[in-house]
Amino acid sequence: MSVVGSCPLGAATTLAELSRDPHARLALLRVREPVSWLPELGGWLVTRRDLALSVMRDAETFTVDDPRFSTARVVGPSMLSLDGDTHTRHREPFTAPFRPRAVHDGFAAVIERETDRLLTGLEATGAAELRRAFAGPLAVAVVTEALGLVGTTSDTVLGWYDTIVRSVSDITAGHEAAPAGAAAYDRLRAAVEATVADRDAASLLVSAADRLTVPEVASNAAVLMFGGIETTEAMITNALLHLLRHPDQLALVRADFGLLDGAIEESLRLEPGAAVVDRYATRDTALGPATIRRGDLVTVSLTGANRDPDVFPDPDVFDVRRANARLQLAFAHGPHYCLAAHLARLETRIALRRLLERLPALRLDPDHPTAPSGLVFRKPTTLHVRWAA
Ligand code: HEM
Repeated sequence: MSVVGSCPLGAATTLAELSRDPHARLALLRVREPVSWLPELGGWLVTRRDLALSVMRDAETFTVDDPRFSTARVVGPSMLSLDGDTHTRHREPFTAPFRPRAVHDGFAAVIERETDRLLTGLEATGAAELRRAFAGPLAVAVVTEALGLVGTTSDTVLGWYDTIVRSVSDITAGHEAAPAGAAAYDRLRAAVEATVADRDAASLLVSAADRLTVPEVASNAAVLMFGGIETTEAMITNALLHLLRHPDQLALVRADFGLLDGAIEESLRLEPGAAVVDRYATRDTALGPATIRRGDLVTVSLTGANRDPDVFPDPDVFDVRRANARLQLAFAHGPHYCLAAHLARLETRIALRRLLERLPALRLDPDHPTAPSGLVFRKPTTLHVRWAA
């Protein structure tokens, strides 16, 4: 039987549906075809949590290191696109500032200051679109701080980021990338060179340059930018949306801010900001019921794995007291586990707590209904809210 014949549900699954509202379809796939060939994707989609873990743990069989990987085509090889010893060599020099203690000491004050600055600008207005006016600018400011590039501001970093993202998206869609992407990347590389040359700069890029070449540092700096902006904006926006849609759960959190971490994990579980991660099979292999061929694209649905009822009873329910919510896989698993998961958690915790404390009677704006969407990066396009000014 052909692959398509053995995966009728996968054959009937469209990327438009997965992008709009994927949960019912992912649940059906998980039961009937947990590793399913999706012709529209041109690859396998893995929706069961145990199988998702098997793929992400086994980088020898399921690698990121493949010429089809679009980010690497714009910014060159980095930790995100390498495996094995080379991956370790690229990742190791960047790990120290992202350990839990170092994150707290190095970033808490900056996040608090930036959160307060943004909220002070909003407070009197009584209404705002929080994705663009709060979550996005905060994410950019924190990544800018993390990179510590000499002579750059948040606005500069955002400009590069937007342009490079457009290039990566063009390549993903099969088009030629516009030259602006390469030009923006050249400017980022020049800023990395200037930072590394300034031995007094308090930047993790300086110490990374002891172990990596300058072009390698630049590629990884770009990946930190990618990792830190889109996904963190999504993490903050999705968590706010979940809380505002569930006033009973929000009341629990307001009564005991110790439950805020549970709310954040639950939101990551239900709508991971990065919904999928891609791998490429290095050999023929069996995965659950499927026979994977060497070279096949294997896409892990973190969203699917995160609602696996074998691990999360009543998986569609947003429950800030769920005991095992931290088993969610929004930050992936295995060698590519998100480098900055602690930072993203701290950032979201401070942002949400300050927002809930400073904007009284915060609620969704009924004139602007919204919901998360997106195939790879999932979040609401806008998050309009009101409060008592
Ligand atoms: C300050 C914020 C963040 C930074 C600087 C950051 C940075 C990174 C970096 C450098 C990697 C590559 C690690 C490697 O390949 O060895 C990575 C991986 C990853 N990050 Fe983050 N990240 C951030 C926030 C987030 C958030 C909020 C999410 C999801 C909600 C997320 C999800 C992921 C995932 C799923 C991967 C794995 C990609 C893969 O396996 O292919 N990250 N991150």
